[in-house]
Amino acid sequence: MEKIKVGIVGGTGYTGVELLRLLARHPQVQLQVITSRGEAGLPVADMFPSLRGVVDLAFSDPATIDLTQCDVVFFATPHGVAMSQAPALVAAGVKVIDLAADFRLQDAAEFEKWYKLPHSCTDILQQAVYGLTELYGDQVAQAQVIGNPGCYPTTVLLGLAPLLENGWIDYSVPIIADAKSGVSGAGRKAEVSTLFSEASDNLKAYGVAGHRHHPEILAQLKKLSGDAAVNLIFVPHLIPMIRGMLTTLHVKLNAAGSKQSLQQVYEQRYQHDYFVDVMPAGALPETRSVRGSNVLRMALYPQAGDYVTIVVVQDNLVKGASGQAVQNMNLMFGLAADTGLQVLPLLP
Ligand SMILES: NC(=O)C1=CN([C@@H]2O[C@H](COP(=O)(O)OP(=O)(O)OC[C@H]3O[C@@H](n4cnc5c(N)ncnc54)[C@H](OP(=O)(O)O)[C@@H]3O)[C@@H](O)[C@H]2O)C=CC1
Ligand SMILES: CC(=O)N[C@@H](CCC(=O)OP(=O)(O)O)C(=O)O
Repeated sequence: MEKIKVGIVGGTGYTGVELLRLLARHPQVQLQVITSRGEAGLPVADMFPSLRGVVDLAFSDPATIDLTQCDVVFFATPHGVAMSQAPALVAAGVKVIDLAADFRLQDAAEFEKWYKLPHSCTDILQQAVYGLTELYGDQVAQAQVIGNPGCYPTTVLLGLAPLLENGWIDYSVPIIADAKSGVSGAGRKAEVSTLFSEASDNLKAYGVAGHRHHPEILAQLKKLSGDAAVNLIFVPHLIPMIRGMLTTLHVKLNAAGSKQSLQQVYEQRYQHDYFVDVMPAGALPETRSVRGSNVLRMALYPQAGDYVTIVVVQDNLVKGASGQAVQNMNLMFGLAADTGLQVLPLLP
């Protein structure tokens, strides 16, 4: 097979350099273009010494580079960039994987409400596939445009999918998702809240009154539950570490759900999903057990009153972003999901 020619728009950000780390060693990939508006001409390895001797390209200016020379283009950019370039790429037969939210919410009005941007290519939005491969792998394999899921939604949706698919949740009680992210989740751009002196030795909730991942999660919960009247309380927190995300889910089971051996059901549901690990009963997932890898790990705890608690961990930059994007690319090009993604977690 000829190597896949890959372009990355937004190569200087955290998800961009994470894509480079994964793709530079991918056996079927040839890195073709890596863009930066401010660093055009600079060798990539001069900015990221971790890539010295591995990536020999220089950054290109995204305003002048021709991306149609690529087979697939990843957008590791802020919301709104991919949708401005997707029509030309799609017309040229190039596949597009957007790590931002341009192709995640099928409802363009909902997108505009949360992202304060009108959607500029609703026709492409309708064809785009939500790139959660464990749930939509067959559609991903046929897709030309992927909306790569948000990091928080990935933990919530994979944590709940077996219950949703079987109709075992009592939807009269809200699902509670209490989620914590490391500061790299906010990107490399300068922001006061992610300064060392603000974020270290501190723990805080944010977005409690409304976070843009709420509608993304809710839309998928409705789809997976067959349009049930789902209620969701989602509270994200900023935690003083660089990488990692831990989400604790509390769910009330209905009569059918409360009779199940959920441990067994979860293990069977994910037995063929290389990157989802259901830990044995009583285990405690830790973020450091997934750091740097594309694995999402979870454990279940039955609680009194027909509740179940599910604790999920992932690396926000890998399964929560760039690793998941590469997993999508693999399926889109007929490769095994784990191609180039075998990197093990870094511990301690
Ligand atoms: N960080 C995370 O854990 C996750 C991030 N995401 C999403 O992935 C996307 C990238 O995130 P992240 O890497 O953290 O962000 P960063 O802020 O670290 O990087 C953004 C990148 O986009 C480039 N860029 C900015 N504006 C433009 C533009 N108008 N045209 C072309 N390039 C542009 C910047 O490069 P330059 O200025 O050099 O051109 C930079 O390389 C975001 O949409 C984010 O929401 C999704 C899941 C998790
Ligand atoms: C810690 C932190 O700030 N996390 C980001 C979410 C991560 C992300 O980038 O998500 P999107 O791709 O949907 O923007 C936030 O809450 O805005």
